[in-house]
This record gives sequence, structure tokens and C-alpha cells, in this order.
Amino acid sequence: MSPKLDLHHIQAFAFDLDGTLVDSIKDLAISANAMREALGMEHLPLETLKSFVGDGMGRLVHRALTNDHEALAEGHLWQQGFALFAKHYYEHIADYSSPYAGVVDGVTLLRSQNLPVVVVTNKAERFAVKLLADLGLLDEFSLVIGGDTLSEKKPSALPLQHVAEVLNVDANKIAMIGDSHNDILSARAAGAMAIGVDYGYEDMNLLAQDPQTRADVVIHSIVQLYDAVRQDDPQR
Ligand SMILES: O=C(O)COP(=O)(O)O
Ligand SMILES: [Mg+2]
Repeated sequence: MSPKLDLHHIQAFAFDLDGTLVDSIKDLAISANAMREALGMEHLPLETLKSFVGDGMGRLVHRALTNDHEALAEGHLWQQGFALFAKHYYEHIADYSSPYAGVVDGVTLLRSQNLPVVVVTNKAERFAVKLLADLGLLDEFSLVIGGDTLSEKKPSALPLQHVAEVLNVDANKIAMIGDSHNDILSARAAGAMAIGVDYGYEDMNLLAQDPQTRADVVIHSIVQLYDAVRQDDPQR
């Protein structure tokens, strides 16, 4: 069982995007398959492509071209593939994507408590901003850090350290909420709290088997964060 959600020390919330705020897998998969089709390759199943998401678009394109989680595509093929994927995905980024249940309410409620909420994603910034804007969510967040915004992306501590600096809060007073090992590792590296969601693209039970990737606590809805904040301090 997951421990109690204790947020009394938390002053800011950093959210992962794909698999945490937004269910984006269908549009990602359609674009990856459009890229493969344009290059004369067969489509890959959605479940396979889902396992390729989480380390940014560059890696997704390598994996989708090779149908292998670890392999790298040859340089010229990757460039061609990346251009095809990026064009298709930018144009179709929110055809099927939508926020998970509890996201809009949860984020709005946290903001009503004057708690800053930001996005820390490995999605390239231009795409993250477009996706949030198309879903009417962009204005909810005081900051969007993409995978290419800084010199390092998750699992590096850098994105959360940057958030701490911009918001002027200690990194250990930030909660990072995500669906993947990269979210938990980046929270650990920055000294932030690591909160997992149980509805995203990675299996929190599997991640819990390794102490490095075990979330401090696992939630099933973003609204739980608001409930916990109110419980910790009814005055808030
Ligand atoms: O673009 C990706 O690979 C994953 O993005 P995320 O960090 O928002 O899950
Ligand atoms: Mg994610």
C-alpha cells in the first residue's frame, strides 16, 4: 500500500505531461505510424509505441524506426524520420489527446490555493506548448520546461533545479508528479518529492520493485493533491 499523501511542506507542483496530465498516446502513435508508412514500413501496434514514449521525441523516432527500445536508427534515416514525425505530430497533436479525469479540476483547485503549478516534460517545448494550448490548459501553468528547454532533460535534476530557481522555492519543497521512471529519478536527483500516477504509460508496481524508481506515494487522480493540501492545512 502507498503511504499517506503528506504535502504539508510542499510549495509548488511540477507535472509531467504525456501519461500524467494528458493521454496523448493515440496521436503520438498515429504520427509514428504515418512516419513509418511514408518510409515504406508497416505500422506498429499502439502498445509497442506506448513503450517507446518517455525519453523525448528523438528517442521515440529511433525506437519507432527500429522497432527496438534500445537501438538507434542510421543518421540519415533518423533525420528523415524525425522531420516526417515532427510535421505530422505538430499538425495533429490534439486530434485525440485529452486531459485525464481529475486533471483540469485538480490543477484549477491547486491554483486556487495560490500554489504554483508548472510542467516538466521531456516533450520538446514547442510541442508541449502547442498541446497545452490546443487543450486550453496553457494558461494554468506558470512555466513549461520541455525536453529541449535546458541542456539536460529528465532524469537529470536540472529541470527541477531550474523550476526551484525561477519560483524561488527549495527543490525539496517541490512535488514532481509523473508516470515514468524518468519523473521519479529526476525528483530524486533534485531532492524533490516523487509522486507517481497509476494510470499512465509505465507500471508503478514494476517501478516500485527498484528503490531508485519507487515513488514516495502513488495517486490515481490529480484531485487527490488538492484534498491532501486542504487536509494538511484547512486554513489554506
Ligand atoms: O515526449 C516524451 O517522450 C515524454 O514526455 P513526458 O516527459 O511528458 O512523459
Ligand atoms: Mg510521462
